[in-house]
Amino acid sequence: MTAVLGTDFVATLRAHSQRYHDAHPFHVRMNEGRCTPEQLRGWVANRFYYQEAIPRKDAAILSNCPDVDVRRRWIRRITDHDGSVPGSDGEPGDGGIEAWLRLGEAAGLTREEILDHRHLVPGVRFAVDAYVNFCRTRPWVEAVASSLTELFAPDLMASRLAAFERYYPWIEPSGLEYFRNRLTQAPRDCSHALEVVTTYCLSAESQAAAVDALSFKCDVLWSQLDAIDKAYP
Ligand SMILES: O=C(O)c1cc(C(=O)O)c2c(n1)C(=O)C(=O)c1cc(C(=O)O)[nH]c1-2
Repeated sequence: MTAVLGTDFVATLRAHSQRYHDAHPFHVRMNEGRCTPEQLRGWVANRFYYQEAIPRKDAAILSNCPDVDVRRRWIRRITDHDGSVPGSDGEPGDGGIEAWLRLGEAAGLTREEILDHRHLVPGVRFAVDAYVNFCRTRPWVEAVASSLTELFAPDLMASRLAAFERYYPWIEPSGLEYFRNRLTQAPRDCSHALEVVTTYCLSAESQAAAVDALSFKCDVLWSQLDAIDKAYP
């Protein structure tokens, strides 16, 4: 376990921005407009496996979490991705998974080829499965800490949106709704996650475990892109 060495806990978590996947060469090329249509489609199809896994890992966190106040707020993440229950305020089609499928269609993929995982490469499957497994099997506060990469996501979403509009006009702009939604969802989600972690992680050991969980998650995101980068040279 990595020691937090007396530095401020939140600052140590935030410093993980240095290891965030915005700096991965694949993302750098994407945001500089240097990805081919095939590379972008490969990324969209593979990232769908991550999108599908997010509500499942959030359900694992809920099942391990004894704090009703945390559960009441955390559950929102599941409907954000899965869509609303029919007959409630929203529609089943209004979730992130559906929005990602629409992104895929806007980029020229069919729903079938995204849903049946024919493009999924082993390294992405391994990385995503490792994240779900981590959240199922580790203490729930560590699983919450592992979601804190979202602290760094809004900047990346904003530059990705600008890059897609500017460099990839062949992707229909309506397909970019997923990223627009995350601009508000990610800050809301990560401020809750940060509140949970700072409330529950009061000992040096628990803080070190939270930092390690965030490190692990940075590796998950980076490994996904390594695998995608290799598959679509
Ligand atoms: O496209 C991205 O770069 C990116 C990164 C991350 C992240 O930092 O984990 C998430 C998302 N997107 C995302 O869309 C999303 O819903 C999400 C949920 C979580 C999480 O760990 O709970 N991370 C992310």
